[in-house]
Amino acid sequence: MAHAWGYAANNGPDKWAANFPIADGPRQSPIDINPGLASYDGALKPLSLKYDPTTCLDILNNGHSFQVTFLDDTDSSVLTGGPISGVYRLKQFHFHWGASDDRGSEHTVAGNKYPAELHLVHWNTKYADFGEAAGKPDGLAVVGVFLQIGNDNASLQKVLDAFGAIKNKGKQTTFKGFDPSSLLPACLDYWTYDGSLTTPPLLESVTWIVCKDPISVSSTQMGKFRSLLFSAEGEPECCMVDNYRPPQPLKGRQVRAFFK
Ligand SMILES: NS(=O)(=O)c1ccc(C(=O)NCc2cccc(O)c2)cc1
Ligand SMILES: [Zn+2]
Repeated sequence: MAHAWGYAANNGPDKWAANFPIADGPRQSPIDINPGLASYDGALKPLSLKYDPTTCLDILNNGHSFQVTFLDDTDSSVLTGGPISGVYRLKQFHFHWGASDDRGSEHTVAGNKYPAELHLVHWNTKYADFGEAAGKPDGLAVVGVFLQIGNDNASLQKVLDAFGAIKNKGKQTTFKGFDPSSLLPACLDYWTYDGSLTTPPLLESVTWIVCKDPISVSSTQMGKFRSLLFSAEGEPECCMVDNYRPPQPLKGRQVRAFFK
């Protein structure tokens, strides 16, 4: 590929289809969620998220976002219930955010954008590993949580405090004992639909579970997100901001609601 994918004018979301034709596929993500059109499904189960902080390994700047990676060789940190059947293991979580508080989320709600969105990425243990699961229509389940400007988020601050060591693309540092449950809203009402990874390779293997309620983040904390860089050490500095794909066509998909 001439140049790796990113979020700039020359390699951003509008350019991805050239190297990843599935970008124009039938079940792409994110989408705009229209609560009025979502249908309540009484058969949907409550979400069950059981996370073990001792499975937390490290935090990495991968040049597109930062991610906290988990040990996934046992069923210690798992998603069950919700719209999925079986057991999905937590692999990592990461965020998407904007250059200013008026944008940054990938999913939108009735056209409204949040300043950031958390993604907790899980893979179906009926497959051998994440890589295999990522190629299957029921392989992945991602829980999305919106962030809205409000009080300082003490749990999020623990993640932000590690940013000094991962400012540049490719930097990684040990990150232990973090409980991702502390980043979930009190109410786990959700919408769900069949979608894809929101970054290349854009694989259509994700059952999306988007929480209705946001968690808080302060404007100062949002500033900390924006202190990371897309660029590696020694390259011209490029602030890591606006690392979100805009909503994609629904193409006839149904969005179901766990709540009335
Ligand atoms: N933004 S997202 O949650 O849809 C998302 C989650 C995970 C990934 C990801 O893991 N990408 C790398 C990858 C993809 C497929 C197979 C692999 O082995 C690695 C990308 C986007
Ligand atoms: Zn994501």
